[in-house]
Amino acid sequence: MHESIPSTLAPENWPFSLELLPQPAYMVGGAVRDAILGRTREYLDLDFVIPSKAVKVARAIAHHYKAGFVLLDAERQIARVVFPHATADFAQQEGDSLEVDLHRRDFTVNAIAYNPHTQEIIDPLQGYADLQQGILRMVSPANLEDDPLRLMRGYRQAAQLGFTIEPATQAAIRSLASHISKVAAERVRVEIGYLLANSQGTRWITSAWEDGLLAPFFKNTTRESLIKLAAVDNAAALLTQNWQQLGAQLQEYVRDSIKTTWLGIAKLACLVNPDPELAEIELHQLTYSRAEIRGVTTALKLLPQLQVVDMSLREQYFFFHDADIVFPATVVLAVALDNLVEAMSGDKPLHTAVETKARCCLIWAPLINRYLNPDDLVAHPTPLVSGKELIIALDIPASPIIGQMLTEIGVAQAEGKVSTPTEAIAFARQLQQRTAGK
Ligand SMILES: Nc1ccn([C@@H]2O[C@H](COP(=O)(O)OP(=O)(O)OP(=O)(O)O)[C@@H](O)[C@H]2O)c(=O)n1
Ligand SMILES: [Mg+2]
Repeated sequence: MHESIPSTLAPENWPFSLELLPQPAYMVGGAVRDAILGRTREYLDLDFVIPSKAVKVARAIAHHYKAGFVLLDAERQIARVVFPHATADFAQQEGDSLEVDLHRRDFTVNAIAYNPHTQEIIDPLQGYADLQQGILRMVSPANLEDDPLRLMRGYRQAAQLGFTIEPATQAAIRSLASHISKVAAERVRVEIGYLLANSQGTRWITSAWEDGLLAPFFKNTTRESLIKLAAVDNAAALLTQNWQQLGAQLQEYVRDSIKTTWLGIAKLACLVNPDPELAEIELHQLTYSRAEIRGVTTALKLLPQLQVVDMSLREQYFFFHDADIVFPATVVLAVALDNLVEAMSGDKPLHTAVETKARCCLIWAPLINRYLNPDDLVAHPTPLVSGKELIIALDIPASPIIGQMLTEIGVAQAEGKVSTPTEAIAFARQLQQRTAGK
């Protein structure tokens, strides 16, 4: 018996009226699980199982609320209704009874149903008890094999829920690991994305790698790569302590429609092949977007420059130009790897947090401060003249030389040598004469 039905399951909190659901109909999956756990989410994601005519029901609800309607699978009768702050999926029951349907799911905690008409919890696999103990237990090895993405979902949900994977389940995952290659790369990428974004993710990515689930996608990942991941987490915490704004940027998404944060980009850079060209191939195969791939390869390419102390202003100018919005990911990676080199370099004791902080301030603080200051002319140049103005002032034809001159003016401005349009044009004239004199 279950003591109480959580109020978050109540139809009052749904985006549509219970009256529009036929009898019987069941709520299943993550929404039931999370409600029992008392987990709330900003964005509601509800799943319903209906014995028949699921698509028709979904269509009627969408029509009634003028909500979006997406037919997800005509054959299996699955449709989605998209509300402004929630989505609801309606699926035809699989098999002859709800119990059969629940037995086809991945983990027991995801196989609990709730009947909103009777307020009854239907739990044939004792998922409720596993929820209370924080355990992810497979329904059966055959179910994991049926949709091998479930192998990866186990680690992702363990991270998100703060659960452990029951030993026999983990053993089954390990023995089925090679099946992960059959899954569409895009679905795998989504799971990896959740793991990279989660604060507990590193521990579970490590388990997933140990159990053979990552090797098909990241051939170069080693034990050391995973130590680097943990170092990135620590570096991010350290940087956030000192520069809140930089920390916030690490949590931002690369692009709105993309699920990877800048911190995730730094972590991906630890998992991929360190050669940017080979990293690009790996990420492309996992269906990462161009923006994400560029983020990782830029961080990898620029990293060596951040390991040099005392960059000249000119070097800094070009560094910021190349890094652009990838700066936060690159710097967090540099801090992480620096700690790692220190930590792994033999008999010296590990740095204390205070020492690491001091080193961080010494080496990267000047660059971070420039990056965070919108008026800094090294990190954020504001052109004194345009190409067109140069063409007119110097009376020369358009050519790549103009671009080169603009760059040199930018560097001179960063170095404090020029600060007005007139000075910039005079400077360009000198450049012109110098090249003409050669
Ligand atoms: N590969 C999958 C995907 C989903 N499910 C079942 O379908 C439900 C809903 O799927 P989904 O919304 O993808 O996952 P949730 O468990 O709800 O988790 P979240 O929404 O947090 O991703 C799951 O709970 C599970 O019962 C499954 O068995 N196998
Ligand atoms: Mg869900």
